[in-house]
Amino acid sequence: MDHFALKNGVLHAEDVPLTRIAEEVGTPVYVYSRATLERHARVFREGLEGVPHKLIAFAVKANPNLAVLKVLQQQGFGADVVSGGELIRALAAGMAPEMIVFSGVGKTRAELELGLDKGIGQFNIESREEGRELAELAAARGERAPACLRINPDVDAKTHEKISTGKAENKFGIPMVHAREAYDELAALEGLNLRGVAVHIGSQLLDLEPLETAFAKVGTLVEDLRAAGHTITHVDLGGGLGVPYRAGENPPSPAGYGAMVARVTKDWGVHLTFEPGRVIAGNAGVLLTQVVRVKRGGNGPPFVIVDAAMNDLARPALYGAWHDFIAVEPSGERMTANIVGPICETGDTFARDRECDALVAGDLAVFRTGGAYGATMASSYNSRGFVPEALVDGDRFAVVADRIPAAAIMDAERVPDWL
Ligand SMILES: Cc1ncc(COP(=O)(O)O)c(C=O)c1O
Ligand SMILES: N[C@@H](CCCC[NH3+])C(=O)O
Repeated sequence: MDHFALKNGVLHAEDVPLTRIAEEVGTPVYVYSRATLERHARVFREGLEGVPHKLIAFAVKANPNLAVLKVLQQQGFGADVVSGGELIRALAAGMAPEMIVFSGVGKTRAELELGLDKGIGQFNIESREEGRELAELAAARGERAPACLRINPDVDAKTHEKISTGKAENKFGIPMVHAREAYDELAALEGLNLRGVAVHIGSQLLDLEPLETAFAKVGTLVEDLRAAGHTITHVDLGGGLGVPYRAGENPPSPAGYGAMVARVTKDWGVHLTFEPGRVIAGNAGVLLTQVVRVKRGGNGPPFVIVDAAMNDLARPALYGAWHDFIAVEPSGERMTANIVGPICETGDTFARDRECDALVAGDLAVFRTGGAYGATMASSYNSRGFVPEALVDGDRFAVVADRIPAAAIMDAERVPDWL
């Protein structure tokens, strides 16, 4: 459930009509609901009530906006970060360093150093090479870096291939068959406090079964490692829970997920970390856009050309993803349309042959489920500048990221005097 609904014929975010945000901020603009973020945080937390010792670390990559992070920090969430930039953001939003987990397959030396400088709670090591480097850096400071070893369980998450991370051929983690050997080596290093394992098999999972299979493999590994004399106190189960992007999609509920986790992990006796991203932020945001014009006379249905484009919301172009598209002031009439942005490539298509609310030039509409992997994946392609973001709270809203116009981006460029 989210807090975007029609009231008196106008789509509102909580108590704010989206017409007001369009008027005051312009379009396109991402609009987030604080109440939805808080609700999702609460439902996720409550789903895990059967798990005694845990950290819920929001996957910052899903939505790194400082105001969004602040809302989640206030809900008791930590952060899962994958770059120095995300680490700095999580700290700036007030997240405690001990509640920050650093994931990612290609952390640079500088990023490992930054994590050590800030005293973060856990590094998820993705290779022996990374483990050795981190150990060396920490030992040079007379420290032991708290770490888990990310394993690759070779499980098909049954999601889009570009966001599947737990198959043997994916770049992530240490193959299960080498996990024991890698763990033995890294646990013996002076600069590491290797205390457990981590796993994350992919994103937008619509089925619990692959997660349960992966977790069961982790459970077996934990037993093996303990039998070999290792002390395992922490396991990181990653994120990945899907959200409904369209009618008929039925992702597992956080309660169902939590019950499965509690059952599978009940004898592990470890502290668990969770890294949810999309399930918290996805349906807490929409991309508000205005129809530039409706172009007719082609071979197929009319083109509804909107002022948002693939640079603002990349998911349809990148993954062929579906985002519901609805009018802010629906007339009740329907149409079938190709919904496109203004960018000069055919990939800039949000939907083909889509049955949607009838729209004419000047109308406002939203792409739903834009709160995760939306603004964060924006670019300035076609020199369109960066899309702004607004956060609604009851009957008020604030711009939480300014529009960065193309001219401001150009200000950061230099033409050398030898040209
Ligand atoms: C290591 C890691 N943790 C957490 C996440 C968050 O995933 P999601 O947004 O699907 O919950 C991702 C992205 O898939 C990830 O790579
Ligand atoms: N960017 C992807 C999700 C990537 C998850 C990364 N761990 C999407 O929009 O679906």
